[in-house]
Amino acid sequence: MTEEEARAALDVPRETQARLEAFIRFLTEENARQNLVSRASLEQVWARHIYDSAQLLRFVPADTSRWLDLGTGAGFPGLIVAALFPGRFTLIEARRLRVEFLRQGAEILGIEGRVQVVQAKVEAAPDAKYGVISARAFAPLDKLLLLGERFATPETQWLLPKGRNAKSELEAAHSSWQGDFSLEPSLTDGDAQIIVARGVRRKSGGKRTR
Ligand SMILES: C[S@@+](CC[C@H](N)C(=O)[O-])C[C@H]1O[C@@H](n2cnc3c(N)ncnc32)[C@H](O)[C@@H]1O
Repeated sequence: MTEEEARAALDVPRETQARLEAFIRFLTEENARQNLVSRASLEQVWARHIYDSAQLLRFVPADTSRWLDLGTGAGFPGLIVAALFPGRFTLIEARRLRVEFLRQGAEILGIEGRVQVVQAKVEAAPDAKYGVISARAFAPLDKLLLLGERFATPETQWLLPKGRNAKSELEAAHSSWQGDFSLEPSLTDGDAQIIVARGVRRKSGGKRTR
C-alpha cells in the first residue's frame, strides 16, 4: 500500500486528520531523540504505522468500551485506534521515555481523558478485564496469550497483527490454546496477517505464568 492509498483509505474528519498530522510531526521530532521507530518506516508512516493500526477497527465489536494494548511503544496500534474509536484505552509500556512520549501523544491527539498509559511490564500491570486486547510486534503468540490471558474474558476479541510468521505462530500455539482463531489479511502488507481470536482459553495441562 502506498502513502497516498493509506491516507485515502483512512477516511476521517478534518480535525482528526489534523491531529494525526500533528502526532506524526511529534513522532518525527522525538524519533531524533529516542529510537521509537525505524527511520525508513517514517518515510511511509501512513501505511506502515497509522493505517496499519487503524485497519484493526474492522474487527472491533461496535459495543467495545475497554481496550488494552500491550507493549505500545511509539503508539501502534493502541494510541492510533484510541484516536479513531470511542471508549477507554489502557496502553501498557515498560520504558519510561516511551511512556512520556505516549502521554504527550495522547494530548496532541486530544484523547488524554480516555487513554491511560501504564508504565509497567505487562507481567506486573494491575488486573482488569478488557473487551479488546491488541499487541503488535510485542511477543510470539504463545507468550502473548500467556501474558494477556488474565486481562481477557471469553468474549474478549484479540487483535494481533503479525508478519509473515502468523500461520506458524498459530500452529505452534494450538498445542496449548483453544478458541476461535482466524488469520486475516493485512491491508497494508501483502505478506502480513492479523490473528483475530475470541473465546481463547488454555487447554488443560497448558503452561501458566503464575
Ligand atoms: C518492538 S516494540 C513494538 C512497539 C509497537 N507495538 C509497534 O508495533 O510499533 C515492543 C515494545 O514493547 C515494550 N515491551 C517489551 N516487553 C515488555 C513488557 N514485558 N511489558 C511492557 N512492555 C514491554 C518495549 O519497550 C517496546 O516499546
